Amino acid sequence: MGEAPVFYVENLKDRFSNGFNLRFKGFETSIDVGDKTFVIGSNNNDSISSIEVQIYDKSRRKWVIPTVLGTEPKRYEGHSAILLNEDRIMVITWGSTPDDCIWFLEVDTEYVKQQKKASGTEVIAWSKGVTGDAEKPVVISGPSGVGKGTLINMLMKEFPTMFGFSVSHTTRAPRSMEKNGVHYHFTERSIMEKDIKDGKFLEFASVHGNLYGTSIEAVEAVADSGKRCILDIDVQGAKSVRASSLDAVFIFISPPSIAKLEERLHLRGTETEEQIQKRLRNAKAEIEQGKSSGIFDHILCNDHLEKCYDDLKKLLGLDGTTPTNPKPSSKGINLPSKHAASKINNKILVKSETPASGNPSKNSIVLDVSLLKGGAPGRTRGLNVFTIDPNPFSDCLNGIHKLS
Ligand SMILES: Nc1nc2c(ncn2[C@@H]2O[C@H](COP(=O)(O)OP(=O)(O)O)[C@@H](O)[C@H]2O)c(=O)[nH]1
Ligand SMILES: Nc1ncnc2c1ncn2[C@@H]1O[C@H](COP(=O)(O)OP(=O)(O)O)[C@@H](O)[C@H]1O
Repeated sequence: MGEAPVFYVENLKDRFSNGFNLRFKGFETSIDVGDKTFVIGSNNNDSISSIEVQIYDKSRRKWVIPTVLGTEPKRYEGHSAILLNEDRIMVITWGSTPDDCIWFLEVDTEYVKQQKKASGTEVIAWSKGVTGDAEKPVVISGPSGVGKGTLINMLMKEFPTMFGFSVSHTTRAPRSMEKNGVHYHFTERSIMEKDIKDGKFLEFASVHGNLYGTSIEAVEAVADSGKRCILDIDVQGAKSVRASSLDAVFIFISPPSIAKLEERLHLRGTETEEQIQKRLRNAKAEIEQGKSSGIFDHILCNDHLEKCYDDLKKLLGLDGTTPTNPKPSSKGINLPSKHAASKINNKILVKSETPASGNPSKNSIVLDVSLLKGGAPGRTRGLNVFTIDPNPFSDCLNGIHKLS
């Protein structure tokens, strides 16, 4: 059954001028969620400025400036806003490029609840909305020297168009053959710690005395390119990803024995004896956790490399597969620059305020939000886009065309 449109674009200057101290000087909208009013707007008079959010807490009769996580809209001329699921606001920015116009402001999702609890402050989180889906990332974990890198290299070599590697950040020094931006983003601890604080990392952990972390952008960039993302991270990192909104396949690679692991680390020759001993001490705890924590969907023993690689391919559904081209990455959405939007069930109707002659696709667009996936701190995927045929005599069912 349809619902009456609940969306309206409104300028709140009049509504809030009485007693409330709004910082915004430009365009604003407001949305009520529970006992809070989220006011989204710009804070200066330029035609293009940054987006800001203030919260009016009705129960405490107080304005709050929240901690903002995630990547927020860059260009900002104005927007439409619609509440979805009582936990996130869909924000459609005006005059943006087709790949940059749909955003989600999470105000009470699981991720935001966790962040509020951890920080003790009011938190909101932005996430960019994109069409299409991404294949489940593959998290590969296991003790140092077990062969994770070797197996991942084999997979990327055989299926270069299907897999992409999530390039982690680390504070450890590069090995002689390692390239910055390819094997890792080698960085300084203070810079990495600031980025972690700013919510730019999906997970991070201190491993063998160095800081390692997966930036949200590292994973999303691979998905945007239409490839399946592979993460090589330690067990603590895998645990954090398991608890995040990222739906992934978790694989633990275990060594046939600690003695074989030690032999491999010695043969690789990239660490000092002291570093090798530290890695071996950590390996025992990692193997125990890997096998018993319930984090991992699959455990593979890397005794014979070829056999382990075949098993890996099997569980990824790749045995007998010939490499295919990357699935087309997300398509942009061609929206009218100024519009009004309304929500009916899981569909958002975006209607141009000034009908564009000669370009009917710019007049009315339907955004289907019934299959949304992911969200902050990454992208919100799964948006479906349809155009409405302006010709009422069209023989197309309901006049709705799916954009393919
Ligand atoms: N949590 C986490 N662990 C990572 C990340 N990148 C690498 N690691 C892990 O850090 C550990 C050390 O990696 P590295 O210094 O490359 O040494 P190696 O495992 O001996 O090759 C390994 O267990 C990796 O899986 C990351 O982004 N996050
Ligand atoms: N099944 C295996 N048998 C023997 N050596 C292996 C096997 N798998 C990997 N290796 C070797 O062990 C060393 C460590 O492997 P690597 O992929 O660097 O481990 P990780 O990335 O888990 O630290 C490398 O020199 C690699 O060639």
